[in-house]
Amino acid sequence: MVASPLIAPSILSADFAKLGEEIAAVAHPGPTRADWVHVDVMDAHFVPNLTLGLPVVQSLLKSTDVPIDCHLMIDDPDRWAIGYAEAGAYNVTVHVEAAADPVMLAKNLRAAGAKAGLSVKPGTPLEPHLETLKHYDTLLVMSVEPGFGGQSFIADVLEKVRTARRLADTGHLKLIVEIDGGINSDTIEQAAEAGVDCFVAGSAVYGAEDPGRAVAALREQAARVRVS
Ligand SMILES: O=C(CO)[C@@H](O)[C@H](O)COP(=O)(O)O
Ligand SMILES: [Fe+2]
Repeated sequence: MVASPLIAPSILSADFAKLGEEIAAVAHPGPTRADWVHVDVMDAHFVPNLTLGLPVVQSLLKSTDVPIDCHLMIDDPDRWAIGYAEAGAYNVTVHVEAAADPVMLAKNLRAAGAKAGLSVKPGTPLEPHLETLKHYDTLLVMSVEPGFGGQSFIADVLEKVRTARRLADTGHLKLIVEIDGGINSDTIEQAAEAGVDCFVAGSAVYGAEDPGRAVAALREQAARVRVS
């Protein structure tokens, strides 16, 4: 388990016309600084929405020193994910439902210098993928159906978080457990109790008047639960 909870604002809820400024708002040193910035790449095939791709991520990487966490909701990640790792993304997450050879993909991502992340949709069980997960650095448990921000948290997925946490704590897996979808001040405590390390929050951060303060408040709330 990471020492302090990680908060990763999702720019899906930011103003796309000023992404640089939106990221800068959570990049000042101190408690209001995001640990990672979460970038949702959607291709209108794997999910019914279209966002941005590698050229935008390359520009964002030049504009900030906050580690970029790329969540690829795309078909054929075996072909496309490596470009994000080569560009300098800190963590590149692919969906197990879309990857043809997730073990090879993890090896390629790591060889290109990124952490390798594997994501499961809410309805995808973890058990068939436990061996695959040994090759990954992060597990992204989706707590909404991928595609859109601002949806309600699906608490049933916390069972997968508990399983991953147990396996990580007993040394069977070495994973950062990340959760994505519907995380806000009403839901972050149950996710923290279940053992999440990294919390993605889109609308709860970029829908707030002060995104930096929202980051600090969420981190504090998660930390309180983890120590008590
Ligand atoms: O990957 C996704 C959605 O597919 C997420 O990263 C969302 O962007 C999270 O937004 P909120 O649920 O926190 O508003
Ligand atoms: Fe995401």
